[in-house]
This record gives sequence, C-alpha cells and structure tokens, in this order.
Amino acid sequence: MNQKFAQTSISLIARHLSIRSRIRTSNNMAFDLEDKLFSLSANGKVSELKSLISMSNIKLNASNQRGWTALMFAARNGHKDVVSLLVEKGANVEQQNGLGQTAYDIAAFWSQTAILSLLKQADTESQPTEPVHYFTVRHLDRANEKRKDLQWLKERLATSQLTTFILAFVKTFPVLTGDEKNYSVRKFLPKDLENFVDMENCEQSEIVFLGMRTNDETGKQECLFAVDISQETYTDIQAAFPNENLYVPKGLRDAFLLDSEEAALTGLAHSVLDWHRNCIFCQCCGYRTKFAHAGYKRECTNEDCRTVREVKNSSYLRLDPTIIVAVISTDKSKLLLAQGRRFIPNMWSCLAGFMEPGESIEDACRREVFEETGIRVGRVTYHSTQPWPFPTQIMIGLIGHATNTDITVDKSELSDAKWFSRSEVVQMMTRNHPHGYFNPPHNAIAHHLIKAFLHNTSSKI
Ligand SMILES: NC(=O)c1ccc[n+]([C@@H]2O[C@H](COP(=O)([O-])OP(=O)(O)OC[C@H]3O[C@@H](n4cnc5c(N)ncnc54)[C@H](O)[C@@H]3O)[C@@H](O)[C@H]2O)c1
Ligand SMILES: [Mg+2]
Ligand SMILES: [Mg+2]
Ligand SMILES: [Mg+2]
Ligand SMILES: [Zn+2]
Repeated sequence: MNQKFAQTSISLIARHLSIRSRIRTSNNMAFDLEDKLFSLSANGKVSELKSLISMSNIKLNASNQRGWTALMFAARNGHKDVVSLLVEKGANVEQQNGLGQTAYDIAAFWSQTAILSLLKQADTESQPTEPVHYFTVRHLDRANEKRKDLQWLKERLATSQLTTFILAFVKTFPVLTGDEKNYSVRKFLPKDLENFVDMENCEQSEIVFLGMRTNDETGKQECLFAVDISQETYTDIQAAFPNENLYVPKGLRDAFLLDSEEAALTGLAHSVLDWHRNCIFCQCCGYRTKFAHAGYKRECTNEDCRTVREVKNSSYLRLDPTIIVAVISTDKSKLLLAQGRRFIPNMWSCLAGFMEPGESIEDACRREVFEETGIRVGRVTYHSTQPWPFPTQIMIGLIGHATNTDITVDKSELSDAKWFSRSEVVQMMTRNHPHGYFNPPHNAIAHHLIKAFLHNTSSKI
C-alpha cells in the first residue's frame, strides 16, 4: 500500500514540479535543474540522474520550499541506487526538512528498510559533524615528511613561481594589510623579502614551514612559511612597500576580524614562533638551542646534554590542555558564568582552567569549577575543542552538570560568578542585557558552549 501511495505522490510531485518549471523564465535555470534533480531522484531514474550530476554544477543539497532534498525524495520512495549515488556524490545525510526530518527519518516513517541500513552506514562514514571553531587549521597538508628535507625547503623558498608565500610576524604578531576594518594577512613572495631575510640559510633565519594547500582559484599547490622579524627589519619592509598600508596588531586578539582560514594559519604560526622566541636556551643545561625540522624542533647545541642523548620532550613544542565548561544547574534551567579578573568589564564567560598532571579531563573540570565557585560537578560530557593560540592552548569544551547551587567565588581568580536564567543568557548573547552584560564573541569556544545551553544543541545537555 505504501508503494502505491508513493507512486501517486511521485506523480503529484512530478506534476507540481513541471508546472512550476513551465511558469518560470529562463533566468531560473538553477531552479529548473533542481526540479529535475528532485524528480529524477523521486522516480528512481539513476542513470539520468548520473548524467545530470556530471553535466551540471548542480547543488546536491538544494531543497524545495518544504525543505525536501533529492536524497529525501529517493529515501521516501525506496530508491536504493539513487540514495547510494547521492551519498557517494556528497549529499548531506544529516540535512533536515521543514519538519526537522532527515532522509533517515523519512525512510523510517515509510518503512524503507533497505534505505535505512544504507543511510545508517553513510551517516557513520560521512564527514565529521563537530563544530569547527575559529583558529582551527583546515585544508592544510602539514607535510610532516618535508620538515627534514632541507633541500626541498630551500627550493621552495628559491622559487620565482607564485606558489610559495611567507607570512611575516613582528615579535610573533602578524603583518597585516588593509585598513582597521577590512584587513588580511600579508602573504609575501620570497622575492619580496629576499633583501630582508636570508632565504638560502632558512634554518639560521628560522623560517617555519607551515605546510601546503591547494589554491581554490588556480588549483595549484601553495607552500606556506612563516618568519619572525625584528621591528627594524619590519620598518625596512614597510619602506619597500610605500603604497601599502602594512601594520602589525598589538596582539592576536586585535586581529579577530581575520577570516577563519587566515586566523587559523596566523594562530598556528604565532604558537610556533612564540615557542622559538622563548626557548633560545636549553631548559636542561642552559646552552643555546638551535632551530630544526623546519621549526618543529629545537635542538640543544651541547652534545653532552640529556636532551640530545635521550629523547626529551623539551625539544618539541608543548601544548597546554585547558578545560572550559558550561556548567548547567540541576534543573537544567540555569547556566553558571563567571567574570575573570582580567576580563573586559561586563563580559561573562564559561569557567576555564589549565589541566594538571595525573588528571582526567573530567576531574580537571570538576576541580577547576569547585576551586573557582564551590560548585560540585557530577556528569561531564564532551562538546568540542578549540586550538587557542595564547600562546599554545587546546581548549577542551565540556558540558558539566552541577549537583549543588550555592556559589562561593574564589576572588583570587574571578571577580564574580553567577547562575543565569535562559532568558538572561539570551539578553547577553544578543547584547540586550539591561546591565550591559555580554558573552564572548563567536571566535571563542565559550560562545558555542553557551549557545549549546541555549538551544539544547548538544545531545549531552
Ligand atoms: N577560548 C575561550 O573561549 C576561552 C574562554 C576562557 C578562557 N580561555 C583560556 O583559558 C585559559 C585558562 O583559564 P584560566 O586562566 O581561568 O586558568 P586557571 O583557572 O587554571 O587559572 C590560571 C592560573 O593558573 C596558573 N597556571 C597553571 N597552569 C598554567 C599554564 N599552563 N599556563 C598559564 N598559567 C597556568 C597561573 O597561576 C594562572 O594565573 C585562559 O588563559 C584563557 O586564555 C579561553
Ligand atoms: Mg582556576
Ligand atoms: Mg580559571
Ligand atoms: Mg588552574
Ligand atoms: Zn641542553
């Protein structure tokens, strides 16, 4: 019976689609293609669908007014081949229609069991679904194996092709170009900097190899490097580019308007350069250290040093794991937020703290929350992580469930801590709070943990 109903509804859908198509003008080409995509998927026309996808630039996840996608139509009517094809070509299995149903939900409703197993498999194999936070480096091949290949690195830095770019930093802060409202990272060609940085002796110049990525426009592979320069060298570079507004922010936070990809590269380079700047002497024996592995190692120059004779972590850049947590009240109606002593006035954020040796992430979270507010946390669940280049933290975002309510603020770390109702949090997030209170911006994971509380987006809440 379902099948019969399906056939009837397919014809209705197809009729509806074709009527819509006819009343459109020629500049609605994209919509017409989408209609075709829907109707071929709904009718199980796999080979025609294949050629439509290969011949046009069609958006596979396009949806109609009710939020239905091609995948949903195919799932609704049990067309296995079409579902497989769409998933293989990148259809989003998690997309929801206007009623909040995914293709899987629709297949389940219409008892399309063969489709259910297909989508379940696709779901677990599909792209990662965790949020990607600001400062997370993506689309970069770090090409670890090239770090020891000095010859290859030198060739990349000697090329006259437009495929090598160097990001310059002044005392670890990036050289930007543009005005204060619209700026980007200045990517220098090797020849732009050849009078200022010794490219041939890239180890002595401490030029860090960041990795390779494909340029979306040219399709070419680009190599990215970063170098820290002195204030004097920077002044000379500025003079060599008199028509450009080059400038250096006072801190990374002053460059929070960078697009996410640039911010991530800048953050990565800042973390590495900051380490080089602070580790010029060996922490084991006090001798000088030297730059190695294209910036991913510092070796002690004392041959008898323990760091040379044994493997020692101090030769490599360390990360600081740091927990950050949205603590939710026992009745789930309130969120615990705090003002750090060094925060800008009126900003309320999640509790955070550095992990210590011998602690699980969950226990570090319970300890920090108790130390700072006297609140006991029971169940702790994972939300997501954010690289935080200040200078080299990895923020581990958590949801914590409180077991008591009375707050005792640790005044040495916080100026205040409070429970906030959902409506007050909405006022803060939308910057409409009567006392001018607000939450951190989207660049910070705290913002997303607070959002998770507001929208119950995390299944862990
Ligand atoms: N991305 C975000 O949304 C977000 C939000 C809040 C905090 N943070 C970051 O989390 C960090 C940790 O939070 P916190 O300051 O409340 O930590 P915390 O509560 O552990 O207290 C900080 C104190 O711990 C000590 N400490 C222990 N280990 C340290 C280490 N490895 N580095 C520096 N100090 C160390 C210092 O005395 C420092 O003053 C902050 O520095 C901040 O950069 C990020
Ligand atoms: Mg603390
Ligand atoms: Mg803290
Ligand atoms: Mg601490
Ligand atoms: Zn040493």
